[in-house]
Amino acid sequence: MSLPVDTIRILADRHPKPANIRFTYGTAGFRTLGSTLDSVMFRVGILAGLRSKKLDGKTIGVMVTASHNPEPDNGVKLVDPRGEMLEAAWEAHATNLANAPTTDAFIEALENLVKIAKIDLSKPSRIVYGRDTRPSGPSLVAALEDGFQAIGASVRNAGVTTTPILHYLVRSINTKGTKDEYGIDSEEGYMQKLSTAFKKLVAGKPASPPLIVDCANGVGAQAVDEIIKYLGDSLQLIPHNTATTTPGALNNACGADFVKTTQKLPPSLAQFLKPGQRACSFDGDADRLMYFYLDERGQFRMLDGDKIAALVAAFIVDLVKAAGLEEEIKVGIVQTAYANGGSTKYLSDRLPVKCVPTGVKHLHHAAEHYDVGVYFEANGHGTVLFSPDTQETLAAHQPSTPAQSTALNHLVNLTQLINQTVGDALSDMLLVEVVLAHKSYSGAEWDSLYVDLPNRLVKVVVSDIHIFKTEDAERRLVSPPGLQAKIDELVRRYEAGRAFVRPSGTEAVVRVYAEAMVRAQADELAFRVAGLVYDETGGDPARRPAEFL
Ligand SMILES: CC(=O)N[C@H]1[C@@H](OP(=O)(O)O)O[C@H](CO)[C@@H](O)[C@@H]1O
Ligand SMILES: [Mg+2]
Repeated sequence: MSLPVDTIRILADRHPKPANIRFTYGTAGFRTLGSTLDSVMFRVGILAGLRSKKLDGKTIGVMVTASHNPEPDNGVKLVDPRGEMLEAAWEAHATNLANAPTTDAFIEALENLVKIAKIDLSKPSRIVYGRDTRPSGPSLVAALEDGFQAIGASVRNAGVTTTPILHYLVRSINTKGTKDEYGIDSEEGYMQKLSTAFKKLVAGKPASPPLIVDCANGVGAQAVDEIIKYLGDSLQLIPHNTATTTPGALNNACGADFVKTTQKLPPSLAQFLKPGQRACSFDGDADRLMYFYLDERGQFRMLDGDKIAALVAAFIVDLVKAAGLEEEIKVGIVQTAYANGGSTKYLSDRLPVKCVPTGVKHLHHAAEHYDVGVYFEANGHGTVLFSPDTQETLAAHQPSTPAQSTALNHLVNLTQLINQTVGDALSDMLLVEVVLAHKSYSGAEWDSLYVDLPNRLVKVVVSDIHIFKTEDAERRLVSPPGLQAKIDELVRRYEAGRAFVRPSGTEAVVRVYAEAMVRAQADELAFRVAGLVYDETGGDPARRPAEFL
């Protein structure tokens, strides 16, 4: 069987590639200005069909979103059959197809892909797709659908939904009717699964005070509205920033990325948040979660992905012990270089901790090597993975006391509460609430597990980010030559100083991260390193940012 070239040609001509734009399938899929993505969407539609054929007709997911980016941006990501990110080798195929300059070149690239990836075109192709609330979504989805039609895929439209729900659907569809059935393959199935597990986990605990949820004016608002109906009085949620149809509102001065990068309270919450009350923020596609509260002096305190990892890991370790499974089940943590040094110290005193390069796929794969792998990026994206062996151990274990039995049940319920396909703000929020309810922790008590080192993230615009090459999980530069030694020399002068430089995988910038014992020193170190990077790579002195030292 060969490609339906005539159909592809007719449809491809309706979605010409804009000249002078190079697209890259990076850490976050394709992501750029929504108005430039029509051809990319069409081509990704065909690619998804081919990916499904390659995997014997298993269902592939396609999510149209640009997450926490500004509203005019959009993007698209593929989801592999177990609900995980697209296999790395196919990222290059995606980039290739997206950049073919003409319809002819595109068809040639497709034929080439079929050949090198040995795709059997007679296999069926199945796809489930969804989008976030961005205004450019409907027309981009229409282009995607043209791609599905061109390759003759069987499709299911999941409509406007969160990224983690789409991942849940992919895994549920592909495991339907097997012993590993992940869940009922619908949004109701997802809500039911999470809320049932949550209610069992908090049964008998005193009700927590209401939780403010900043929905970033994105699709998370819809999911929060929905879960409220299922939670009953087990948890009271107060949604804010739910204006999903107000132009320009998405991620604007709200949401998890705003909170993390500005280390500030979203201004829209200022009149609602009382000192001591906890609140959380989702990002634009609801796969990141940040918690925060105001201390008794009204100071903003942030509880980021590192704090979530510490809270959750300690809880799971306690349960494993209490269930009498300490020998069988080992818990481990995965972080990136952006994890706060305070958290790394706290965690590595207690558990195995692995550091991997930025990007969820790296964290996810490393977490799979533990019996229970807890991974969170500092920005709030993360989850917990229970290995297949661990899930069997939990199912087979015979508790010898009522206390062991209770702990075992909690662990089993956690495997249901946690979305193990990908970071999920809604599921992670319920997880945090379970731990807080069990420990009777306020935000302040949770916060006091360890103290964050002051830190600063700075972007440096350089003429060519490709000259920056790293090693040791991005913590050291190997290129440009000599630069790392100069960074080391600076870092040595600061108490508890740490700094690293890496090229961004999602923006045309180099990122500098620095931390130190006190705020002013962390800022100074960051701006010194930024200045060094700028000068050493030929930055124009006339345009040197004033804050660089
Ligand atoms: C410092 C930072 O927050 N980096 C983010 C950002 O990657 P960069 O490669 O740093 O641009 O976007 C990634 C995808 O969303 C996310 O995984 C990562 O944590
Ligand atoms: Mg996101």
